[in-house]
Parts: sequence; C-alpha cells; structure tokens
Amino acid sequence: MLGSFNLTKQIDLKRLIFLLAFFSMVVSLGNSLYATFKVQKSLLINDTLESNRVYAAKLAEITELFLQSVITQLQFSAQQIGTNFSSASLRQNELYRLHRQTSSFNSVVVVDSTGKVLSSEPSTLNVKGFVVKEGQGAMPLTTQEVYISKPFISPAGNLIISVSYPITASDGGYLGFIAASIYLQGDNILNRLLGEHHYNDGSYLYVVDQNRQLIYHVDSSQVGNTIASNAVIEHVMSGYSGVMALRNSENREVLSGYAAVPVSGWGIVAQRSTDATLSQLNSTLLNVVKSTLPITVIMLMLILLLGSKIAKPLWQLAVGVKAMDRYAKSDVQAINAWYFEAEHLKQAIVSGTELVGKTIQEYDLDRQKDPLTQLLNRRGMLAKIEHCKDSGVPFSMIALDIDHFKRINDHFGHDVGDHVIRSIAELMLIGAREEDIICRTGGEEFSIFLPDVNLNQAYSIAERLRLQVHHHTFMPVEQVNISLGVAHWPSSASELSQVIKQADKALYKAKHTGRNKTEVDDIDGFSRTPKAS
Ligand SMILES: Nc1nc2c(ncn2[C@@H]2O[C@H](COP(=O)(O)OP(=O)(O)OP(=O)(O)O)[C@@H](O)[C@H]2O)c(=O)[nH]1
Repeated sequence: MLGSFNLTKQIDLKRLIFLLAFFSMVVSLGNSLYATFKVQKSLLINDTLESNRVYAAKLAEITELFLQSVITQLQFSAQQIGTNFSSASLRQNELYRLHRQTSSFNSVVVVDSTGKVLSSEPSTLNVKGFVVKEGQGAMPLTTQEVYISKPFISPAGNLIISVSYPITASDGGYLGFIAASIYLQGDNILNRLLGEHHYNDGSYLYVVDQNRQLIYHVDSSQVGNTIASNAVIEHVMSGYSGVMALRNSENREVLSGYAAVPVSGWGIVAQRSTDATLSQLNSTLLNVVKSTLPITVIMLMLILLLGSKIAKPLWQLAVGVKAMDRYAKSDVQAINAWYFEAEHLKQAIVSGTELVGKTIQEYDLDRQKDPLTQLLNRRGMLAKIEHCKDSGVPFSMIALDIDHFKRINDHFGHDVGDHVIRSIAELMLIGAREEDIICRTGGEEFSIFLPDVNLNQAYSIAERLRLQVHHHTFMPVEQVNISLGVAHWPSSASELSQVIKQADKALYKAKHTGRNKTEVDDIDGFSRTPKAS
C-alpha cells in the first residue's frame, strides 16, 4: 500500500490543519468571551448604578413627601392647640388623634416655651413634666421654627428623631411646640420605608443625616454611628443625586446610587458591591462556554476528519513520487485526488513521470546509438544480443572491418573516411532483414547479428556483403574492401562473450590471410561455399 511509507518525521498537513483550526477556534472563542465579558460587565455595572440611583431617588422623593406630610400634620395640630393652649384636654385630644390617626409617629408631645413637656401620647410614655434639654429636642425653643432633629436618645431611652412645629397664640406669641418622635428602630412608616428592603442580591441601603450620622443601615447596630466621609457622602450632603463607583470604608469596590432629601438634609445611598454584581457574569460566561463546548468539539472532530481527507491524496502522491521506482503509473492514477489542487498535482506527477520516463528512454537509446551511422553502438549491441540469447533463438554473428581504412583517412581526409563509414552502414542496412541487428562497434568496425541464421547462411550473407562493398564505388576513394569473420551461437560457444571473440578471431584471420575475405569459426558441419572473386 502506498500509505504505509514513512516519509518524514515533520508535522503533517492533517495535524497542521487541525492545529490551525484549533488555534482559530480557541482565539475566536476566547475573543468572543472576552468581548462578551467586557460588554456584559459594562452593562451590569451601568444597570446596577442606574437601578441604585433610581431606587435612592425614589426613596428620597417618598421620604421628602412623608416628612412634608408630617410637617403638615403637625402644623394642623399646632394650630388646633394654639387656639386654647392652656386646655389640657384639648392638647391631649389633639395628641391622641394625631398619634392614632396614622402610623407616622411613635410618640407626640406638647412642650411649652420653657421646655417643659405639658402633654404626651401615648400615655405610657410618661414624660409629662420633663424638661427637654439641648440635644434632646430643645432646639425648637431657640429657633421657634419647624425643626427636624438629629438622632438622639429620648428620655425614654429610644433612639429617635423628632419633627417639631411651633405653636403660636392668635396674637403671634410663641407658646411652645408640638413634636412628633419617630423611633429609628421602632414600628413606623419611615422605618418601614427606609429600614425594610427586599434585596437578595447583596445590595443594601443606608441613610445619613446632615452630620453624616447613620439614620438607617442594613446593619441596625450601625445606626447612630457617624460614617467616614467619602465622595458619595460629600455629593449627597451637598444636595446632589447621581451614581458613583468607589471603594467603601472596608476597601471594597461598590456601585452607589445616591439622592438627597432636601427637607431634612438627609442623604440616601443604595449600593451593591462590584464583586456581587459581576459574580453573576462569571456564571453567565461559564454557561456560554458549557453551551458552546459540544458544538466546538463536534467542529474540531469534523475538521480533523476533513483535514485527513485533504491530506490523504497529497500524502499518497508524495509516497508515490518517492517510491516511483516501485510503483506503477496506475498506482498514482488510482489515488482519489478528490479536490482541484490534488487532482492537478496528480496529473502533473503522472505527466511529469511520463516525461521523465520518455526522456530516460530516449537518453538510453542515444547512449546505445552511434551518432555517425545511427546504428547501435557496442553498448546497444550487447543489450540486444543478451535479449536474443535470453529468447533462446540461435543466431550467427558477423564481425566486419574496413581494410586499410587509415589510408583512406590519410589520403582523402577524415570527412571522406566518415562518408565511407556511413556508406558501408547503408549497404549493410539495405541487405538486412528486419530482425537483423547491425552495429558499429568501433571506428571502422561493425557487427551483424542474424537471428535464426546458421553458420552456412551467415557465411553466404557475409560474402554477399563483402562483394557488394567491393563492387561499390565510394567517391572519391572508388574501391573499398572489407574483411569479415563469422561465428554462431550456440555452435561456436555457449557464452556470448566467447561467440564475439570467435567472430573477432575469424576476422583477425581474414585480415592476416590477405584481407577482402570472410573467415568462419571452425566448427563441425560448416561447409564453405566457393569464394566469389
Ligand atoms: N574518418 C574516420 N576515421 C576513423 C573513425 N574512427 C576511427 N578512424 C580511423 O580508422 C583508422 C583505423 O586504422 P587501423 O586500426 O590502423 O586500421 P586499418 O588502417 O583499417 O588497417 P587494417 O584494419 O589492418 O586493414 C584510424 O586511422 C582511425 O583514426 C571515424 O569515425 N571516422
């Protein structure tokens, strides 16, 4: 089989195609994953920032509305109480209504202009007669204006903020104020609004007052703490809303959306850690890889299959060319070169091989030919005789030499000598059969092989040729003679070289016994016909 040859240890085309495809797939998959990662990351970050911003802004808006509503409610009650400030029942009834009507407040009190608590709701509060001090909600005594306090510990021990509204007499005199307290860790609307969130994605929210003190935080133990200043706090304290990616106090990168509550000067910050945001992306990418993996593997297998199909004819052609001495043209032609380039390569190899074969054959023939006479030379002669001998057909051999040829050359020149040689060759060819082999074995020496011709017949042929030459006119030499020696295979010798020697020996004898004659290897059964003159 052609395919069993080991041509080289270099990487082969099949592996090259596979590696190329594998490399391209890995690069394109990696590239698309990277691009997806970049785009998705940017989308997720922007989406998170935006949703945090929207959430913070919405809460800020609702908180603003809530505080405005609280102020409006307090204003109404302050007006009611102001109509008869000294009436304990009026104060109590109004506080009762205010406290029960909504879930906005945990407690409400009426404080006179000296800071003394005159009435309170609920009754369990038990702060009547208590005098408020600085830091515990006494600020309205000084400002005599609507006031939203910082978080502080109430006399009852709760962390609260209070919203107060001044109470004035009909003549405009300051009587005191009504204050509603909102427990930062109690059950009220504000607490539900700002303290309860239903995130389950790592997001959280906190609210700071104008002094960076935490009013609400996902970790309730943090409430009341003052947080370190950062860019988001700076912005929101300045009354701005927006988004920002930054590192928090724990040095974790977070995506923040923030909005200010103008009425109270609070800031609401919704944020989520960047890691939590992007963790979703990692699993998305893993899913992309998992879902594309089967197709990728199938593609690679197909490429491997196709690669070996592409490489196979080229491999077979390469093996065929390498082992051209052992494989016939039909082996190469049988290769299934199923695509354009391989088919063309196959055709090129076939025609190239044919051309090389033909050239070698021609070259071989040239090597076996005498250029002057176009007869076979000694090499050609030996090849032909060997062939005759192999076929087992007996043959006779005539060795022939021009007499005194040197004189012709010397007298008439080399060209005339050549002409004589050619003319004698033509005379030999004229009288020859198709199967006879005529060779020029040396300068003015020839050999004739006569298949299926016995020694007697060969002698006659030699004599006839001698006489033809003798009677031929070679211009300008005129007469030329030849001497001949005849032998027979297998009668003269069984070895071919010996038969040639026997013919040469007979020729030698003819030369030394007068020339212009034919001598025969002496063997049994030969009868010399009378010599012609
Ligand atoms: N013109 C020509 N002369 C050749 C060629 N080949 C050999 N010769 C000449 O043939 C001559 C042969 O001379 P010799 O070997 O002495 O033989 P001869 O003169 O024929 O003498 P005998 O054979 O003894 O009769 C030489 O002078 C060679 O130079 C050839 O191709 N052309």
